[in-house]
Amino acid sequence: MSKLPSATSRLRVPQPSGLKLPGSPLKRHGSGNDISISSEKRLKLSSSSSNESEDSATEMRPTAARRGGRPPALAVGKLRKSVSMANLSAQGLRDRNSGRGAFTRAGTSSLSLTGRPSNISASTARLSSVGIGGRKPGTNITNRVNNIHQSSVGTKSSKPTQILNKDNGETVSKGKPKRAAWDLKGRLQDMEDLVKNQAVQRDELSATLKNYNSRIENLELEKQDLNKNLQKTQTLSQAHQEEVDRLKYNLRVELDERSSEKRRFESLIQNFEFNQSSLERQMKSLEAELSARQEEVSGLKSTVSHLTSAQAGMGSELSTTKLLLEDRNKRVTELEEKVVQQKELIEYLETKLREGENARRKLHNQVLELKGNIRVFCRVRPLIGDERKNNGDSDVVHHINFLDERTLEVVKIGGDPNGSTMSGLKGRGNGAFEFSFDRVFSPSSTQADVFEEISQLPQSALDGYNVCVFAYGQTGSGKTFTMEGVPGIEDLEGMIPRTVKHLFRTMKDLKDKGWIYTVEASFLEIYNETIRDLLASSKDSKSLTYEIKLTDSKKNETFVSNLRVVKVTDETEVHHLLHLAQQQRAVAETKMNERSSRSHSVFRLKLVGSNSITSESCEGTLNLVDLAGSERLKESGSEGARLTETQNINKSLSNLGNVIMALGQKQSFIPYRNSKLTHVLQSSLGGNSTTLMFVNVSPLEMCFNETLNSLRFATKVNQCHIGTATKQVRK
Ligand SMILES: Nc1ncnc2c1ncn2[C@@H]1O[C@H](COP(=O)(O)OP(=O)(O)OP(=O)(O)O)[C@@H](O)[C@H]1O
Repeated sequence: MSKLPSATSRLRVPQPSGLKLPGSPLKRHGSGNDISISSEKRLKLSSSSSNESEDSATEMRPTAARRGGRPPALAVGKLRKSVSMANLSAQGLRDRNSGRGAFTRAGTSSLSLTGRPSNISASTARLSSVGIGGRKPGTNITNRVNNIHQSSVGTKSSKPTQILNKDNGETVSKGKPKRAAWDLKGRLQDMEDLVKNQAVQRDELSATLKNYNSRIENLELEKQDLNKNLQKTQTLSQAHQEEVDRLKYNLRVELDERSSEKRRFESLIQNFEFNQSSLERQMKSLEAELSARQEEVSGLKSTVSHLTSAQAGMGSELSTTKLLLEDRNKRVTELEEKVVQQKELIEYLETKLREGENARRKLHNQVLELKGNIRVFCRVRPLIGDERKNNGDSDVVHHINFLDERTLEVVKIGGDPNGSTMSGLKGRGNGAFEFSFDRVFSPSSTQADVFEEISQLPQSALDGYNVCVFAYGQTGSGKTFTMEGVPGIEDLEGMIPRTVKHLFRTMKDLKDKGWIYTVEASFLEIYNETIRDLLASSKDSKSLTYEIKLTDSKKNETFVSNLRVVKVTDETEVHHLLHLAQQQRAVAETKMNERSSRSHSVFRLKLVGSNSITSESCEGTLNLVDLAGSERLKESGSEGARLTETQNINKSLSNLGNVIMALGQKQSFIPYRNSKLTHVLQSSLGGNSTTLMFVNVSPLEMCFNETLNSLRFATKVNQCHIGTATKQVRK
């Protein structure tokens, strides 16, 4: 039995990469790959022990696997290989250093490298530091193993080789003289040596195993540490990964922001570039302008020099002008004083004008009063159409003579030469009858001529008087023509449109004198003693009833209930109302006139004025009345419903005459209520009003009797003095 030298042997072996050997008896020293084996753990190797080692390692594997898997077994396997290689290396080195003879000594341990039995005398194998240090640095361990192998092969014949006798199980040493069969003692001695040797080997191997186990434990611990570290590292790595993800996300967001910002900046840059180009263009144009200005300036400079020289001349002119200005200033001051004086004069004159206006009003109404507060105008209409043809195309009305502006004569051709019996009025005895009125209009008189005579009446209404204009006469005598005329033809416009036009024109003039008016219009019709509103809608006119009521019994003023009263501000609005009323008027045919109006129509304008300068106020009413035809029943030939119409018309007209007579005779009782007509006009007839009656006369000789009747009625009216008109002042 041979042992490794007690001195510490150093084997330089390449350490398997990644293998760490903490606490292992095989320790690294310095930076080299030396493995030291303590003297107590001298390794005695033989071919059998080699096999045992492999078996041990094989046995260890499951254990290691049980403990922690492959790494320990692998480590052990590698370690074993390393140790084997270390021994081989040691052997190789020794071969080199001490020659092969050293291995030939008998009774030493054997070393199995390749599984081929090989006796290597290891008892004296000493791995000295000198031996190791003697090798050339950088020599490959494989080379050294090869050397050993070669040495082993090369010495095969000369070295004692221990082989097992298969027949008897003895180990025989090759090269060693074989004991004789009889040398039982010697052979026993060999056997004992062998047994001892194997016991030592077993002990060493168990020590080695123990060692390996402790190393494995250490490795396990180290592995646990490594696992912990690995977990920590994984956790750290995960955290880092999350951090990386977060940073990536932030980076993406940042990139997005940067890209949008980049786009924004790009668009800004584009804008700037555009602005820059436009500014450049502007600059160029400005430069051009500048150069033009510079040229202008140079021109101006020369002008300035001219002007400077001219200034000197103007200086003297200026002094002259200053003198003139002073003179003018004096004149201006004088003129300003004059203006003040003139203003005062204007104010004085305006005051005088207002006083004059008031005086004019008073005088105007005094004139009307002197003329009588009821006046009658007679108008004879011209022959029209066939009437003229039948008259031999002559306009001459043979039975009517116009003696002067106020007198006419009607003659009954072929009548009683003592005609005085016919009328009882100024009969001349030759069938001629003379009538005098305030004015007589012949057939040639125009609408304008007629209006001129009544134009003072609207002024009276504006001054606060009640004015009433009637048109009386038989059917077809020209009443409607006189009152309304032909709408739309200015020359043929009647008294109503002309009065309205005149009213609004006068109101405009009066505005300068402080008068402001409100005008309210209404239009009613009395047909068969029933009142109809000509401005009401057809629905209202059917459902509503119209009654005449007193507003103030002391004033004798009346109003019609439910009657539509429309505020008007200009003549157009009035014309619109007139048109509306015209459409609604009851028109029926009679024998006398193809378009015969069988009703009385009353168009009323209420005028309320106030003067902001004089604080005066007044309220006047203008009634324009188109009466129904006054023909007698016998003449009209009416029957049935038309007969009733004619009876009602005659009744109301005769009552109108009665009222006027009663007023003229200053009777205590005035029969206003005997007919709707006089009742409606109650406040516009009598002492508080100015009344004008047109008596319209037909030029037809066949209408002689009706003409005579109309003229007689008008004469009666004209003879009435129904009181003195008084102005209505609003309180
Ligand atoms: N001054 C005149 N100049 C020309 N034509 C006139 C004149 N007066 C009346 N006429 C014409 O005579 C006709 C009858 O006149 P108008 O209708 O005015 O009579 P009236 O008295 O109103 O009849 P009624 O009582 O039926 O309403 C109409 O065609 C009208 O145009």
